[in-house]
Amino acid sequence: MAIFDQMKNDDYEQIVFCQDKNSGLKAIIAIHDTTLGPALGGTRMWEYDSEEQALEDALRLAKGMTYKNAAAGLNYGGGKTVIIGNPNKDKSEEMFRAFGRFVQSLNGRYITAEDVGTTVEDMDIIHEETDFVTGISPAFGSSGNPAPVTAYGVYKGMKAAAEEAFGTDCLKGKTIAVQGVGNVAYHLCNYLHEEGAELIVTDIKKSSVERAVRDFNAKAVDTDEIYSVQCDIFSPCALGSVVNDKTISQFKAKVIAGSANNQLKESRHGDIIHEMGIIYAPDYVINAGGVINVADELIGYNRERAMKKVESIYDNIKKVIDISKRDQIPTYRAADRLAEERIEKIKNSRTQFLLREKHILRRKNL
Ligand SMILES: NC(=O)c1ccc[n+]([C@@H]2O[C@H](COP(=O)([O-])OP(=O)(O)OC[C@H]3O[C@@H](n4cnc5c(N)ncnc54)[C@H](O)[C@@H]3O)[C@@H](O)[C@H]2O)c1
Ligand SMILES: CC(C)C[C@H](N)C(=O)O
Repeated sequence: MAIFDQMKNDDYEQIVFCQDKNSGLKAIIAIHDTTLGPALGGTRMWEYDSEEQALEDALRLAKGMTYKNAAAGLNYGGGKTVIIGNPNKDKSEEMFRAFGRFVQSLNGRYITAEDVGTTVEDMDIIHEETDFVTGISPAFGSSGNPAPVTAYGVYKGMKAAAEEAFGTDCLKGKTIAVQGVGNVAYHLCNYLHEEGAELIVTDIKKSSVERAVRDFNAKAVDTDEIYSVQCDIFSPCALGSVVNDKTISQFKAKVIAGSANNQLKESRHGDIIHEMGIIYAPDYVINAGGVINVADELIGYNRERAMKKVESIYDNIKKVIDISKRDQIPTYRAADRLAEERIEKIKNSRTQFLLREKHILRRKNL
């Protein structure tokens, strides 16, 4: 595989392949862009079919974090890690400590947190080896699990998208199909149920489905049925690429708004759903609650401040919809424009040479 060509295409800065024989760690840290600040993005643990697939996921997710952080107004760049392995059976203390040492070796260029397959407990172990980790236990004065906060942001963003599609942001009586009822979606379903929405859910994990049926009176459907159910809103909250050639023709929803990263398989799928009149809340704008929350931890965590910032996801989705209407472009392009313009402005303002404290010239007493 022509890795450098791939890096050049989307302008990635760095890829770090991490191997530790003793613990079995195989991880890929991808750093996409650090114009706005150090790369901040979670660690996913997943049993990939191939190493190529793992790399592709790390790259896509890292780029997504660049855009997510930029669009959310955070002063962080984008990066992400994937650990290759089954989170239900391959985890160990020594594996996460080994990974923590690799994170530390980047000296702050990359800061990690939770993603699919990793937990607060895993972050606490990583923290034994590095300070460049967030989403650790509240006992350390930190923010803990970002998922409930992500859910709150998705709920707010969904309301903003609903306002555009239905003329009201009230979700009472709306039917919402939720794909994947894991960490984020469980909390999302709670908000939706409280507001009086009807829920249809699916998950590959039977116990998660049963929990949603029990707690929120949700109707359960098979995993491949979720795309075609009669509903007002489709909420993808599992993995990526679910808006694709196979699924698009099945959609009945007027809104797509969920927590999953990289929901569009290819950008052309964003064009197609736009032409179909579906209001798509761009994934990295609507699911920024978690990263906003862990970013707050880096300045001394204040939950009230973090939640206030997360509420602004409502306005951010509105802003993206306004740009989309003004410029006659799909919402995913409007979101990209928002993020890219901010990064470009900062990039262009960083042109002059600065002598930093530890710069090599200091050695010559200049
Ligand atoms: N956790 C966060 O704070 C956060 C923040 C931003 C974005 N996200 C994204 O949101 C999504 C969900 O994250 P999470 O933390 O809730 O993860 P999670 O692992 O707790 O939940 C994902 C759920 O999806 C299910 N699932 C996987 N494949 C499926 C399929 N084909 N059909 C149906 N269900 C399937 C899993 O069994 C699991 O229950 C991910 O894409 C993640 O990257 C999470
Ligand atoms: C920093 C983390 C909270 C990142 C989160 N997993 C996301 O995709 O946004």
